[in-house]
Amino acid sequence: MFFQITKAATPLTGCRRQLILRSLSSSTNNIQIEVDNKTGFATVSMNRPPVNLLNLELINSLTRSMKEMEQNKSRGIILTSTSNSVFSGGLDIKELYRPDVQRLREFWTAFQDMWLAWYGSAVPTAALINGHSPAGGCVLATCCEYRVMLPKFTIGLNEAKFGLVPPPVVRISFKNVLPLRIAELALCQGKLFTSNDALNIGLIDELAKTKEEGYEKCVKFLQTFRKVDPVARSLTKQQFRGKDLDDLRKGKQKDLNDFVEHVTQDDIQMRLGLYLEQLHNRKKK
Ligand SMILES: CCCCCCCCCCC/C=C/C(=O)SCCNC(=O)CCNC(=O)[C@H](O)C(C)(C)COP(=O)(O)OP(=O)(O)OC[C@H]1O[C@@H](n2cnc3c(N)ncnc32)[C@H](O)[C@@H]1OP(=O)(O)O
Repeated sequence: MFFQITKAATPLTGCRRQLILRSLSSSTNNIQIEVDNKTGFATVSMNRPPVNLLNLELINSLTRSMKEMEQNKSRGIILTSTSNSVFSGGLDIKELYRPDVQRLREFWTAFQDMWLAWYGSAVPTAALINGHSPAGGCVLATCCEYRVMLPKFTIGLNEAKFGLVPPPVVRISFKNVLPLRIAELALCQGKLFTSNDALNIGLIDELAKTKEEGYEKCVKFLQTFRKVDPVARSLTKQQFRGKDLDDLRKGKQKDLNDFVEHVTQDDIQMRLGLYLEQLHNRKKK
């Protein structure tokens, strides 16, 4: 993939000059990448209005971005969104509802690959959660090594609320962050936590009042690795996450088959249809 590189001031950091890397090969421009030329850290912003739903194209862009930044020997990545109120609304349920099975298989394979890329990334990662982050949004945030969140938003895995069983790839990164009992209860309840509650249980690491403050906190976290050998750092991380990654790599085909079988059941299709309708009608009441 090719990048166009221009210098510009960024809304994230006021007048600090950054390299803006814009993906040219993505016709949808659903990801924006900025590299801070002072720190060398890249900010990856999801940019799929209105609520950054993870469809096949956005998922593929996220995977590609990570691979390219690893190849470019990026020193750290901050994942955020261009929205003022949503980090990511999670999976685009339209991908799951009345699906073309071929595309559904492609979609879930892409989601598995994105998870492998972000959870297993060699580069240090921080999530700047600048808005709501349900389900797939929470998965992305928990793939990162550190989370800073703005107040008065929600985060969590709410799948159980609309009748979906969170598959292993959705559970693992959540379990990696939280004590097992809290993770189990939260998943069974389909619970979304407020920013404050998320801080109290350890789902996020810090709160920030503004996006700028959140950015600085993410930078501070990434800078803790400045004096650490990057290879030693990355191999140590692999020692913690390697088994989870291997389990998915080995079980990818079964996980895909289970997912497709589950999602295409009549009962699940009915629930997904109802949930979409509920989301669509939410504001009319
Ligand atoms: C053992 C075998 C296991 C197999 C298991 C298989 C099961 C697979 C399960 C995989 C895991 C699933 C993960 C997911 O991510 S599912 C998605 C979960 N997401 C949500 O529940 C979030 C729902 N959305 C919201 O709460 C709000 O939209 C949000 C807070 C994110 C933003 O609110 P806001 O007011 O800013 O925006 P709107 O609500 O007006 O939304 C804008 C439009 O987008 C539509 N919308 C929102 N979310 C979704 C979605 N997830 N999918 C599709 N469409 C969505 C919404 O209806 C609005 O559109 P319209 O204006 O056209 O109505």
